[in-house]
This record gives sequence, structure tokens and C-alpha cells, in this order.
Amino acid sequence: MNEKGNISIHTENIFPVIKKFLYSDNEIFLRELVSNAVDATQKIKRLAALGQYKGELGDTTIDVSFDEKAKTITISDNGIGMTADEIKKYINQIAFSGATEFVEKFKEAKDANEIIGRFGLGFYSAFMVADKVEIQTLSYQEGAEPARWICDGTTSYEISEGNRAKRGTDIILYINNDSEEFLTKSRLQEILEKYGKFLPVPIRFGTRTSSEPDGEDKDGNTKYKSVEVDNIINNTHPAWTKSPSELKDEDYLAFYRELYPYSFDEPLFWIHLNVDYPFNLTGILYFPKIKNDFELQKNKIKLYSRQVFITDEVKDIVPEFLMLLHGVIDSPDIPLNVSRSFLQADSNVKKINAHITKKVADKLAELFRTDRKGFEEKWKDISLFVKYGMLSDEKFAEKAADFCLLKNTGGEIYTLKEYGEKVKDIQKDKDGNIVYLYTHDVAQQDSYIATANGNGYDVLVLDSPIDSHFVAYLEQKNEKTQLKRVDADVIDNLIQKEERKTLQLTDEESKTVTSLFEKAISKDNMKVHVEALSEQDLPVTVTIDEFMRRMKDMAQTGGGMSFYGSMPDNYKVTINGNHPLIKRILSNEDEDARQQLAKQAFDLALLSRGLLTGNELTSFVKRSVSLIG
Ligand SMILES: Nc1ncnc2c1ncn2[C@@H]1O[C@H](COP(=O)(O)OP(=O)(O)OP(=O)(O)O)[C@@H](O)[C@H]1O
Repeated sequence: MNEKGNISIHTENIFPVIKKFLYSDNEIFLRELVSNAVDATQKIKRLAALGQYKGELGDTTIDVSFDEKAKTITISDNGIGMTADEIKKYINQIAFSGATEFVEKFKEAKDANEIIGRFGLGFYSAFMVADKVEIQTLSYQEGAEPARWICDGTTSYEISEGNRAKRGTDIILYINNDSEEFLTKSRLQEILEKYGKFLPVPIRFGTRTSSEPDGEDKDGNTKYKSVEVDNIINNTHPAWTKSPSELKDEDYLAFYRELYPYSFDEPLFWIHLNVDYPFNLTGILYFPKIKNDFELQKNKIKLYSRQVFITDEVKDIVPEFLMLLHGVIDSPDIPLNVSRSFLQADSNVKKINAHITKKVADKLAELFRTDRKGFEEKWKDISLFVKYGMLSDEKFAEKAADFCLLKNTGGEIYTLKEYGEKVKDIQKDKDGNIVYLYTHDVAQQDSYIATANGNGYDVLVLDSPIDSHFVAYLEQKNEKTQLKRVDADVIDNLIQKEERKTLQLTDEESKTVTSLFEKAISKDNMKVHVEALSEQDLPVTVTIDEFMRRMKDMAQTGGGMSFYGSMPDNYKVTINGNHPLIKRILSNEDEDARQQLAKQAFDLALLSRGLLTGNELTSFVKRSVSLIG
């Protein structure tokens, strides 16, 4: 047997194309060839299990090796092997639907993944790194002859008698000059670990040095010796392939460490995904402790297809908000090798998206139901994620409404419904709106919180970066509900009641107070109002309008509204006309002393808002000293 021929593709020469266009991703040649070896091994195992292969199965470990001098990389399996006819059928007649289509499409392709899988070119990816590829193979079939195929990267090949004595296949790559980086142990180890860490058949890459106990020394201490052991790359039974009933918490945590050896934090909890219908999907998703810098945590989910690592860019397969999770998804049904726009429109991908979202929501609901206290303790770590989910996914939001929690300044925790019940009567204004008061900074807004509490109102803590959006969401979802930050106005204006307090000053006195303070403050962006508040409330309060502040916040976080961003901060200075201090200022005949007192009262208001800085703070301190001195 010695035959020469041409690989049957219509295009003149496909290899230069493969090399040229796929260069950037060329490490995937190893993934493709090792995957083929795994497939061939699993096929022989299946045949043996079905009784169709009667011979010895033997050791089915796949070997990857390299020879730096000869510049070769060899992938050897003990799988089903191929006869010469099978080589002709499976290797020569390249398994893609049409070379013309290929040539049309490769022009647009952005990465090797797109071409390789889509056109069934797995084996040919070898030519990205090799000048010449040789196959030595012996089929499992009785009486089969060993066969050899060799091809030098043109469309012509040669088939002849081979030298393999044992069932299986060797793929020998003669590495080209540009790809010599692959002829090192560390580089190959890295690629094998990246793509093959969880392959279902053991992959051996040479040996490694391990230390083993070797008796005891004269003091009775254990001695160790160095031994060479097989360097097995993979864990063939990763946790996600097992049934949840086989796994304990320790197993999930151990698997998490296997996935992220450099992660310090333990995950909070996890979900084991297992779907057969209408698509196939397994996996484990972990909820990490989410810090506020959530951008850094993205792209932690790894996508596998039948235990072969594909990518950790799961952007279109996993809903945006779930990208904060960690873990593994394995599905042979995700079209891995097609373009992004196609992926978004793919109905399987959409179903997978919806399914994962539902599972995550169900898991959270279950945790809340079965252990509310534990859930509340974890809330700090998952609130960002839940809120992000509610804002971006309506289906999730529907479910999350039951377990999304609100915390007030007293540390009490409520569900959305419970909180609505709590404040619905007392915080209803004269127009029937229920006003939720909130703070984004408990320490800084303490005086405002104290005033609100003093009036019998509750104040929520909404202090994470996502809360500015969540506030708008709550208003939109709950009819006749408004959210107002405690420092947005004086309390009687935040929740306006039918009954207003009467101002104890005459119109004349009001005017005098206004001009007195305007003079003392003398700032264009501070507008003075005299209002009738409770005697217990502060004499002077500085506030910034809720609407203006939200627009400015949005401008700052890049959510449009840049017009507002460029406007100066405008403050409202409310003088409590009913406060004894104001009356005292009025009754003081000495103009200088009046100014001093007004300035002092105003500075105190600025101080409680954290706005008193620089030389204003210095003169405040000096003035205070002279006042008490
Ligand atoms: N190590 C091997 N042992 C036995 N048969 C092999 C081996 N490698 C490749 N083959 C045969 O060659 C065929 C073509 O392989 P190739 O990698 O090009 O495509 P594929 O594996 O069918 O599809 P893809 O890699 O795109 O998923 C395989 O289907 C298989 O029949």
C-alpha cells in the first residue's frame, strides 16, 4: 500500500489560509488534537462496554510529548484508531460542507475558534503550527493493518503502511519555525492545563518530581525522597459532572479552590445546574463575596463543552448580571464557534440564559425561605448582585421582589413588602404619596437622620454605588412611592402633611431674618428661606434638592444628564422661624452681634453637612472660641 493523492477540497490551497488567519489563536491546535484523542478513546470504551470490541482495553491514558531537537510534538492515544480507508474518508475529505463557503466566510472570521469548529477543521488546525503532519494509526478492527499518513501542508498527501503495533493513533507534528515557542515544557503544560484540566480521559505529559515518605531517620522523623511520577494534567471527574447527591459542602469548596487556586475568599453558596431538556447543560455556579469593585470580578465563569475548556468570555451566554458569579458551565448545545451576533439570536442560548436566571432566583428564594437569618447575614455580600439583577432582568426582578431586603439606620431588615407596610401610614404625605427616606452616608448625614427619627420617621440605608439606580427603580415599581434623601430638604417639606405649623414671626420679622442671613452667608448659590418648623428641629439647615442631586449623580456616573453635571451645586438654607435662637438673634439690637450669631448658626449647619472646610472652618473655630471665651 502506497498511495499519493490530493485532499479533496475545491480550494487551491487551504493551508496558507489556515495559517494566516488563525495565527493569533494558534495554541488551540492542541485542544483540537487532544479532544480528538479523547473522542477516539471514549469510542473504544463504548464499543467495549457494548461488547462490540472484545480485545483488552488496556491503559487508555493519552500521552502528549515533545522532542526539542527533532522539533516534534506527538499526541498518542489508545483509542479506536483508523484504517487507511477511514483516513481517506475522515481526514482527506475534509468534513466541511463546502470549501467555497469556507473561503467566503473566513474573510469575516475574527478568530480561529470561529472557523475551526464551524467547518469541522479540528484536525487541520495542526497546520497552524506544523509544516508537516504525520499520522501513525492502527484500527481496533480485527485484522486491521497499521497505516501512516503524511502531509506537508500542501493539498497532496501520502498514505502508506504504518508502524504502530498497538491499537490507537499517534499524531506527530513537525513544528514550523514560527511556532517553536510550543517546544517547551512550560508552554505545553500551560496550554494543556488551560484546555484540558477537566477532560474525561487521563492526559499524561511526561513526568514530574514528587516527594514521597521514605522511612525514618535516626531521630524518628519521616524521611522523604524525590521520585518521578506521571505528570497527569487532568481531573477526569470534576464536581460538576457528578450528581449533587454525591457531593458534600467540602467537595464544592474543594472544587472552587481547584478552579481558582489564587482566590482567598470562600464562596457564599452555590448552585448545581443539571438540565437535560430542552438542552443539555451542567455546571456549578458560585456566589462570591462581591466587593464594590465588581468590574474586576467579571469573566470568572468558565465555559466548557463536554469537559473541554472553550472560553471564559461568557458574555452572551450568561445574563449580564450573572457575570458576577464564578464557576463552570458545560454544554454541548451552546454553539461555541459562531459569531457573537449569531449567538445572541440563538434560541438555545436564550433558553439557557432564562434557565440560569430562574435557577439563581429560585436558589436565593429558597435560602431566604429556609434560613432567613443566614440570608440576612449574607445580604451585605449579595445585595449588589441582587439589585443589579433586578435592574437588568425583569423576570429575575419579579422573583427577587420576595427576597430583596432593605436595612434602616437602626440595623433592622425588612423585605420590600414589609417595609411598605411599616411606613405606609406614618410616612404618607398630604397627597397620598408614601415617602421612603434614605441616607447614603450614615455618618455624614447624622443630624438629618436624627431629625427624621425625632419626627417619628424611619430612614433607610442605601449606600452602595448601585443604589442611586435602585432608588429610581423602587419608585417606578411601587405606585405612589417617592424616595427622598434625608438631606434633600427640611423634614416637614420631605413629608408634607395637611397640617402645617404656623410661623411665629411676623412678615416684617421674616424679611429681617432673611436679609440678615443673606448678608451673613453672602453666597450666590445659597438661597435663604424662612419656614415654620418644630422648635425641636435645627435652627438652620442646608439642603440640596433631590431632583437636582439625582441628575448630578447621573451625570457623574456617566448616565447622560451632562447638562446638570456642569451646573454649580445650589443649596437651600432653611431658617427655622420657630426656633428660639432665631428669636434671640432678632431681639439682639447690636448689628455686629446679630451677624456673628447668624454666621455661627449657618456654619453649624454647614458643619453638620460636611461642607465647612478651609479658611471658613478656621474662622468658625476662632469665632466659637471667642463666643465661649
Ligand atoms: N486520534 C484519532 N483517532 C481516531 N480518529 C481520529 C483521530 N483524530 C481524528 N480522527 C478522525 O478524523 C475525523 C476528523 O477530525 P476533525 O478533528 O477534523 O473533525 P471532528 O473531530 O469530526 O470535528 P471537530 O474537531 O470540528 O469537532 C474525526 O471525526 C475522526 O473520525
